[in-house]
Amino acid sequence: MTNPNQKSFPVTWDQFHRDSRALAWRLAGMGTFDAVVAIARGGLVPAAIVARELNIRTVETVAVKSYDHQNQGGIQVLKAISQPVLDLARNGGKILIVDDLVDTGSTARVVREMLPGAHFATVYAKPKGRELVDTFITEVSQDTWIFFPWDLDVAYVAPISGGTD
Ligand SMILES: O=P(O)(O)OC[C@H]1O[C@H](OP(=O)(O)OP(=O)(O)O)[C@H](O)[C@@H]1O
Ligand SMILES: Nc1nc2[nH]cnc2c(=O)[nH]1
Ligand SMILES: [Mg+2]
Repeated sequence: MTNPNQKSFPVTWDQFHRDSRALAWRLAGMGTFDAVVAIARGGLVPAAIVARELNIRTVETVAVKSYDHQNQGGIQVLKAISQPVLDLARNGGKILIVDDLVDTGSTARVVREMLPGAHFATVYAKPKGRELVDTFITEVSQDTWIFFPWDLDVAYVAPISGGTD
């Protein structure tokens, strides 16, 4: 999941809520969206917050899974976008795709192909994937691992001085 050479960027629930709201504020100036498509699972939380702020009632999901590198480095679609939402997009509806972050951009690339005209938004972005995102809030370096609040627990941490108490 992570390695010791990576920097760590832990995000609390408070911070994630604030950053997701900041994303909603930025998107609010871009017109009305007819539907939001959350990229499960990480995109579910920011999509719910953005949908609430922007009063988007049609909320859809898409689920993709990265293959192991030895297995072609491709992406498997576990749950496709529903036909009514694809039809909405085809008929000129404005679709917002939301994910928690873009890293290498491989997830974003695949989902963008499903909805070519959609607006793609993430809360966080790393340089390799940044160009694939239309709107994001915070950029972190490529060698940073973002820890989301749903993956964290409150735990003891050793003092900076290195002692044990
Ligand atoms: O830009 P990429 O290199 O494709 O990485 C970004 C994707 O990786 C994470 O999802 P992950 O596949 O780990 O699944 P999860 O959302 O279920 O945690 C994250 O939520 C993004 O969807
Ligand atoms: N939690 C988490 N998942 C990721 N998937 C790809 N990059 C990241 C990251 O920095 N943090
Ligand atoms: Mg994800």
